[in-house]
Amino acid sequence: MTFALALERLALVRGHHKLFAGLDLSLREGDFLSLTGPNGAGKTSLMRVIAGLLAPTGGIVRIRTEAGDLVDGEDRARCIGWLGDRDAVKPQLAVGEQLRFWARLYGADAPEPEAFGLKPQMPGQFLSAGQKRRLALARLVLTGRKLWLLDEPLAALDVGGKALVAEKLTAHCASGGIAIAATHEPLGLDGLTLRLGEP
Ligand SMILES: Nc1ncnc2c1ncn2[C@@H]1O[C@H](COP(=O)(O)OP(=O)(O)OP(=O)(O)O)[C@@H](O)[C@H]1O
Repeated sequence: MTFALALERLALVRGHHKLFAGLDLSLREGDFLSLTGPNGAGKTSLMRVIAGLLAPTGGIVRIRTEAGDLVDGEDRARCIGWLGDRDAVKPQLAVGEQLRFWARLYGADAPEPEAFGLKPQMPGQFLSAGQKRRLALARLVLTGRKLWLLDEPLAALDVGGKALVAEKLTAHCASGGIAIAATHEPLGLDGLTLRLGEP
């Protein structure tokens, strides 16, 4: 058995907007999916549905573990690493402390901040937008979760930061993970593309 994600006849209406309907998609270990489409097309909403944070209007999300179990609820959440549009940086903790905090929470080893272009002693409150993004990426990597959901992962990043995102995504998929990234900017990776908001 391999880790896999399937969307079956998925539909979502938010407010008066019918965002998608009859959406079928199968991803398995190693797959990378770019989620594209104009502002308001439903990219973030779809990722929230996949994460179990938002109930679909119709259809179903199936996540199957390597053991062959279909998971939902907390078990589903434990498969997912989320990099959202908010970086969730603690202002009062230095970069190194934040990574050690998250590493303890996930039962993982804390990565070296320098590997993400960050200084360990730098307080969260003084990080620039791009540095916060780098810290959020480091946190995502340490989770060790199989399914990564990334919302505009390149936002605020410089050339080196963008290359770092590509490198981490490539490594994640090569090690048997699945990644879905909502993006307005190509990530430069081989993979599948799903465009929402088409008439
Ligand atoms: N809580 C909500 N209630 C009703 N409508 C909502 C809610 N949240 C979002 N929407 C609407 O759902 C639509 C899709 O929003 P979503 O954030 O998924 O789009 P997106 O493709 O990620 O956009 P962007 O490219 O701007 O990030 C938008 O029209 C938005 O106004």
